[in-house]
Amino acid sequence: MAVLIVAGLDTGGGAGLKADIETVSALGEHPLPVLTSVTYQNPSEVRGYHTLPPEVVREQIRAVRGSFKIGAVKIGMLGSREIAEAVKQETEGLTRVLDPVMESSTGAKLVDSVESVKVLILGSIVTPNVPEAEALSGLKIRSIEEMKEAAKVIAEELGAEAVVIKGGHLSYTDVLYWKGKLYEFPGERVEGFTHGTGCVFSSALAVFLAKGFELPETVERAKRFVEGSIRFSKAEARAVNPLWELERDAHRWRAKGELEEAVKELMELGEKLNPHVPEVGTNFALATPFSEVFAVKGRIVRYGGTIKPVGPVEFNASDHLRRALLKMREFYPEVRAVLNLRYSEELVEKAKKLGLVVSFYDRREEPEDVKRAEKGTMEWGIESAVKRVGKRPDLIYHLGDWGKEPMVLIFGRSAMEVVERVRALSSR
Ligand SMILES: Nc1ncnc2c1ncn2[C@@H]1O[C@H](COP(=O)(O)OP(=O)(O)OP(=O)(O)O)[C@@H](O)[C@H]1O
Ligand SMILES: Cc1ncc(COP(=O)(O)O)c(N)n1
Repeated sequence: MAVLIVAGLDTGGGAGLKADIETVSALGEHPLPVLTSVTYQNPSEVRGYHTLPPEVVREQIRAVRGSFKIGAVKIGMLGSREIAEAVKQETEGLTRVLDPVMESSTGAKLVDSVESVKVLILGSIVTPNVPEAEALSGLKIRSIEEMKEAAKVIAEELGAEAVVIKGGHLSYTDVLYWKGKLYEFPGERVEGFTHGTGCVFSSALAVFLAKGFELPETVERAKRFVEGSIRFSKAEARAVNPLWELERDAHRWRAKGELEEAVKELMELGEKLNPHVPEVGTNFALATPFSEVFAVKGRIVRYGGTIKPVGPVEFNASDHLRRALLKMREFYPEVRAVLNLRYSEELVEKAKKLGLVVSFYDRREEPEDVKRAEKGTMEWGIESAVKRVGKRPDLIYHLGDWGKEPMVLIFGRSAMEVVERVRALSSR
């Protein structure tokens, strides 16, 4: 199924047509991109925009309307009244999702007037954010109740088929008014970049409608998709990541394979490694670029004169190493793997001789409140060891405390780098 996208180009690659294309593709449908305007923007500011002549927009839609099976159309930035009129005529008869883009999240105007957006409301599924819903309804919105009132007004007075008011500017709860009924979609704030959320939301809505879902289910699915695209956004882009699900799954698959290979390699060191395995066992953890962590279920234990993994490589199989790794990645995101061994003076000396950067933490220095919280010990320890050397440590040890076995953590930028370090450390 194809989804027609009528939108503007964001040169920063965060919102607009690029986010729409990625959303439609990521959700498995075919995007038909129609450009209305070129903006000059980055995630911090919109410097201006140029709208295309309405005939150019019209011809783009005409070129594809007859030759694809179009399940729905998503309409974003229109730019001008003339373009709005042309889009209205050329998309007649299609299921229309209208994101009534008026201003960017940075506060720059993206349309000549509210009236131009109103041209397309009749019969459309409209997805305003709170300020846009205020402009369309003439009401002030400070609560979910007021979102509901505004949604009703936009549907009844302007003739929208349905209205979804998005709560990104209020409480993260979205409201739908459809066929005389109101629905609430509760949400919680997700940490991450939010530039482009509105574009992704309306495109996802169009996709799920094209797939044949009923509106309430469509809104629920689109909302969850946006949440993922915020959670798995990347610092480099400073915007949502519509490819999150595909990337996350690919990274999981690769990380699992990488760690399985490395564990196999580690088993070759069996007899040499055996004396270095602590009472609690060794584990080996690897993080994906999204900081999801894989490890060996049940750990790697001493077995006769050699070693053996108890279970398979699994997601979230080691809380301890996961916390160590994630803390280290806050300082050095390039670090992806860690393995723990029994502490011995010889091991630490050997590491220094090999030129590894060695640091340590002393549990006796741990503040009382962190100690009492118990879960924070590892985080505190890694942070204090990192700060002690002032550069990226390859190995961190601690000498234990009452009831805690002394331990060595070996870090690396890949699982194989850790194996190589362990190989060097355990060779006689
Ligand atoms: N930080 C956040 N955490 C969770 N959900 C969010 C967050 N910000 C926005 N959302 C959700 O994202 C969707 C888009 O809402 P929002 O109100 O941000 O739209 P918008 O203002 O048009 O977006 P933008 O202008 O950034 O493109 C809604 O489902 C909203 O609830
Ligand atoms: C081309 C284009 N379309 C839409 C938006 C709105 O997105 P945001 O409100 O996140 O800036 C934008 N900034 N640019």
